[in-house]
Amino acid sequence: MPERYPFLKGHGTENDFVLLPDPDGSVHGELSPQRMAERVRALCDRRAGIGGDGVLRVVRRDGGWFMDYRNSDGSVSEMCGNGIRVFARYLVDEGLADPSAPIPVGTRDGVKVLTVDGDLITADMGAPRVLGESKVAVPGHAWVARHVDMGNPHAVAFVESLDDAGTLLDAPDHDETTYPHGVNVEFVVRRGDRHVAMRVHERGSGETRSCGTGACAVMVAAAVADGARPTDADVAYRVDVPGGTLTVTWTTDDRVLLTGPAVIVARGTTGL
Ligand SMILES: N[C@@H](CCC[C@H](N)C(=O)O)C(=O)O
Repeated sequence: MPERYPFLKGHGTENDFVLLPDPDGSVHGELSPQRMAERVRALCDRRAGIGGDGVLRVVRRDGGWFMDYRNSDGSVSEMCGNGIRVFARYLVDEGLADPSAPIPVGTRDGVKVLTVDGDLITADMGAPRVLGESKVAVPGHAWVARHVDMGNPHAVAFVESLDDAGTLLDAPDHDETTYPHGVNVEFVVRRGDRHVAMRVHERGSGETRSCGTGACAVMVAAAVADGARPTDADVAYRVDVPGGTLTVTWTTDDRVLLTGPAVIVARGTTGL
């Protein structure tokens, strides 16, 4: 009988994750990086596994919580905006965090603070870095894209129609000098005043139904393009994704707040 260990499944606007409680590192912590990547791929497999865009290993570190995030191909990323909101939902549901107080969670991009308001969870993603422009392309279309760093790398392209991005079965072409470690590519259309819609091809996961850091990058790129950087007051945009709606607020003290629903939908044990 293979060793079995606990898992949960959750999502934020249909960006879905397998959660692996491993507070003291005794369940997965001893695995080699290669073996852990294999395990992540097996768990995220939508036919033979549980299915997910990524894995959130829930670890205790330095007296607090740490989100050990991996994409569905087993690669690590610095940050996951929807994932950390689902992570906070898990902590609250399990009685491991007080929903009436700010919840700090460590990530490879430093500590992020989450707040809970009923069904909605907000992640303080910190300061965005608005960088230069480069080209992204899919078969038949190419665009200039804005480089926004949200702890992880994003290329944001404003397009005429979200259909122009095509099937997104393969990663869009991008400038490998600008993005030596790969990139998350967002395709954006305007829907109204401070209202946009996007699709995303995520590094390490393919097209997903939502991307929290991607929504933040899109909002920041749109606000810059609109001449709406926050000066006297915070600026909020609605960002529609295929899996729902997120609200992104850029504050006058240069923090980006990502707000949306996050739910746990299943739990069990697995030997994958
Ligand atoms: N879905 C995530 C982003 C996950 C990481 C990304 N694929 C990367 O490799 O940087 C989000 O909600 O932010």
